[in-house]
Amino acid sequence: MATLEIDSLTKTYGDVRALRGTSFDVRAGEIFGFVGSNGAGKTTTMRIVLGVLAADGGEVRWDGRPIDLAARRRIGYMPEERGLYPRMKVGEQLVYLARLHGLSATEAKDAMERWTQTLGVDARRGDEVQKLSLGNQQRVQLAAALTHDPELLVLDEPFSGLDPVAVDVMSGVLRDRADAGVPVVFSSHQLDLVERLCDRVGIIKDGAMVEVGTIDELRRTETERWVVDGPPGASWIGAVPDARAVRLEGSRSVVELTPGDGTGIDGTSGREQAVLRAALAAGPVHEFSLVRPSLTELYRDVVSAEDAPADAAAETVGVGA
Ligand SMILES: Nc1ncnc2c1ncn2[C@@H]1O[C@H](COP(=O)(O)OP(=O)(O)OP(=O)(O)O)[C@@H](O)[C@H]1O
Repeated sequence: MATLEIDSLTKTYGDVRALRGTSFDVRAGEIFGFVGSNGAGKTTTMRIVLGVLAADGGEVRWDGRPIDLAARRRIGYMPEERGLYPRMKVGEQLVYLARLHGLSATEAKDAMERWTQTLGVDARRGDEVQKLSLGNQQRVQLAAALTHDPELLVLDEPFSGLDPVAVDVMSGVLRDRADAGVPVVFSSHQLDLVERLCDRVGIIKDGAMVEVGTIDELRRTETERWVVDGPPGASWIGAVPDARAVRLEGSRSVVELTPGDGTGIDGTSGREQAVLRAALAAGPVHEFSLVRPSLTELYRDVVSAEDAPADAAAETVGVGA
């Protein structure tokens, strides 16, 4: 299986600069979460990958070569605006779409049966799509993206509006496809889900990728903070070099280390040992742990960061990019 490379895409709609040099890659066997505010450029990027929209500049490569029509036919795509015929029956529609991707009549019927069953909509095969709930329509939409056994999955907000069981079913299918070697990229605003499911995450802001990496790699770009449950911090933190108290609540203190050189195991700098020693010198310590911000917290920090000049943002290189 191959890698999808998105290289320096630019796109302008009238005077709106939707993409300003967006770059990232999605590797074989990984689930890549594509996140960013409304209007940041996710759908535009995905449409360019699919070829339904042309970029002004930059390139999309598949398996090291500029992506062509043949490669695009092997993509499983779930568009944001969805793409099912409302009056066509679920089963007939899935067979029809699979045949458009080149499957024989028998292969298309087998794939339709397998995927409607896996996605829990087999009982609805004879119903018109418009008679299904939105969540079930979405399951059918995912089935449509999967019937031709795609080599790459590109899904625009596949989880929006799904109930928790449907989220689990969808997550399981994506993990299974990724485990089979398929690169999977999806956009979402459900950051807890992205954190749980994705191997790597890219955060796009104003048309430029500002962070790319595993959640742990994104955490390493953050200032290091430690929780100490022990002697009240006011009595000892001031004596530790490069440390400042960000919260003091009785026995619990949160200590921030000013950014320093390099990181050690777990992405820590090793300078935390000085914090621990100072705390122990002041009294018994019951807990000493690294604060691990959630993706939601990391995202808020990135997205609300002071706006750098546009060109500087476009040049930002994320961890692991
Ligand atoms: N057809 C269009 N004509 C004009 N402007 C457009 C068009 N499509 C998108 N845009 C603009 O391009 C920018 C990027 O939009 P895009 O839909 O790619 O964002 P997004 O990250 O997918 O947002 P959302 O999370 O809301 O779906 C926005 O400013 C949007 O208004």
